[in-house]
Amino acid sequence: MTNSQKLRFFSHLIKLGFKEIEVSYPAASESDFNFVQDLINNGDIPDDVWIQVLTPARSDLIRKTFESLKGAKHAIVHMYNATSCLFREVVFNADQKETIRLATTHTQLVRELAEEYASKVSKPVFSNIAPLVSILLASLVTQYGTNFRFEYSPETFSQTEPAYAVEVCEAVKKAWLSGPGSTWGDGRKEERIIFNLPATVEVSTPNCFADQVEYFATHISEREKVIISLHTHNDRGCAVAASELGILAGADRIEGTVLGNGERTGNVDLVTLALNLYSQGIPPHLDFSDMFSVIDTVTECTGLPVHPRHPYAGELVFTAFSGSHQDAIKKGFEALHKRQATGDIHWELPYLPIDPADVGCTYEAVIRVNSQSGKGGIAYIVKQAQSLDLPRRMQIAFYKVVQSISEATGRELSVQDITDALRKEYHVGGSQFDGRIVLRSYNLTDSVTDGTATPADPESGPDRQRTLTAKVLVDGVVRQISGTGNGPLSAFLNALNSGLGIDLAVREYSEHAIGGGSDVKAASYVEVIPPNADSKDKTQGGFWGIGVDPDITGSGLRAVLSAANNAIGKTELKGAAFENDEKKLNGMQQ
Ligand SMILES: CC(=O)SCCNC(=O)CCNC(=O)[C@H](O)C(C)(C)COP(=O)(O)OP(=O)(O)OC[C@H]1O[C@@H](n2cnc3c(N)ncnc32)[C@H](O)[C@@H]1OP(=O)(O)O
Ligand SMILES: CC(C)C(=O)C(=O)O
Repeated sequence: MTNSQKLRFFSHLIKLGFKEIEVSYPAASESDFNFVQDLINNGDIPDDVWIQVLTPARSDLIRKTFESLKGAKHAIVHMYNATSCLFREVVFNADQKETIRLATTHTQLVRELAEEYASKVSKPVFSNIAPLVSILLASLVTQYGTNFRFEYSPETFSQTEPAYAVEVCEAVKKAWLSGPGSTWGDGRKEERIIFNLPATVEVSTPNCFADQVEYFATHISEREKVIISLHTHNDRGCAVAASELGILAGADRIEGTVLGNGERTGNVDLVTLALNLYSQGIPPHLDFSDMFSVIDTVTECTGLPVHPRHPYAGELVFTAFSGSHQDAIKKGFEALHKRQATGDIHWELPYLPIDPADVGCTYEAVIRVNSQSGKGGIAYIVKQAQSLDLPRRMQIAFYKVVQSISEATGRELSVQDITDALRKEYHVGGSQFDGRIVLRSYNLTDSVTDGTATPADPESGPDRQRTLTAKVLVDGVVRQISGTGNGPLSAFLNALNSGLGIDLAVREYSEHAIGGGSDVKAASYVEVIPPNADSKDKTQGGFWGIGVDPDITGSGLRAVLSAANNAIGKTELKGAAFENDEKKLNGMQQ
């Protein structure tokens, strides 16, 4: 990363709420060194944030590291040396004692430098110098006034003999806490020594790592003076589990990266850790409510993409393709909305561990349709996109339509594909989707009262009989048809039968409002059956239709016509041809 990318990343980490941020390995290069100095000198570090810097146990590099911290308010100096048998033998050619000596002598150096850089009073070294020079030097030292904390990592901890890892850290603690003039370790929280226990390479199951952490936590002396930190890598893909079990085993702190970048398979992902807590109702005190900005920052700074299935952040992680998942999610949302109406806002929804909205996602991607999707998911999309709440049996009918398209095309269907399929199938949503018969206008009048009623007709009543005259386009030709019934739907069915020879009866009808206020519309759903079909045996094929209209009667009539269009298919329609002369029909209701 360039220094400006690092600054962008750092600022984003601050925004997310991190309070301890390892910013650099200052001794590695001038640019790493300068980055730390720039942060300090440009006032980019909030007062409540501790920057952390990494150094190996080498005196030249430790000195350089301290220099980079000149002027910092709070700094954690993080020193490491590997302690495992393999590294002792192969990399350092050192036995156990020499490895301890490497750690302790450099810890002493860190302590001395920390005391020097933290100093707020002139030191005895200046007493032999001329007073003016002494004051000048004293003010140079005084101006740092840095609060230091010390972190020590027995690198390769998880491959180190557990008792030996404790032995190394005991020696380091002693060197840190009991040096001459040491003011550290008086029990104040910010001065506790941090022992950071790395799974430098993840080599075991998470429970094994947790056992090692537990051993360390229960064997290190003066536990109250120690913060136990974890630093897990993901070589076996278990860094999250290892960190979580490590915390349960007694650790206090975790080091990781945002979205899990780092050497090889990366460091543990802090987004996953934080949101795992969040999903259990535990506030992580990190703000991931705008996950897209996190992804943008990480990908633009590192040049590395985020996997579509990355926990909580990937583009597919709140998406269900499978039918049974979609059905459960649809039902879950319905139950949630009912609960929310009673003031119960807790999140509990099948297949969605957290509310996608909490990380800045919309619900649009929650359900996506392919050939394995079912009626519930498709109905969910129809409701989301078109505010149409299809009745259950109609969902099944439309599902078959969508599935055949999906199988024929062999691809995922978009919301637009499904919207178009519904419009085409049920002749709604514009003249381009019209069926063979189109309702142009109608006129409804009360006529004879004979006391009969058709239960399937919503506007029927025991004392009403209606006459409906409608102007319809049939295969492009204007026709006028007329019929009677105890409600508008039965009158219309009667007109279709007498005028065009389409003999159908209503088996199921439902309706609901769309929108509210002056824009409110009615949506009606009708299933019609031919006269020979058993109206009670609902497995016998009916034909469904949808009607949407500002007027409830209009929506019902349109739904009947939509269903009738499906029922007639390409059958030739009977009845006398009517004049194709609209002027003669001017008297009718438009
Ligand atoms: C586990 C981790 O991931 S820790 C983070 C590691 N990150 C980095 O290494 C990035 C920054 N590192 C660098 O820029 C360089 O390695 C530097 C500047 C630190 C050192 O560079 P060089 O002096 O050229 O040494 P180089 O890296 O080749 O070799 C490392 C030397 O340090 C020794 N060493 C390695 N780690 C440590 C350590 N933690 N403490 C003390 N000595 C160490 C090695 O044994 C080796 O010594 P040798 O030359 O006597 O054999
Ligand atoms: C320096 C240590 C903590 C490290 O990076 C590791 O062991 O992975």
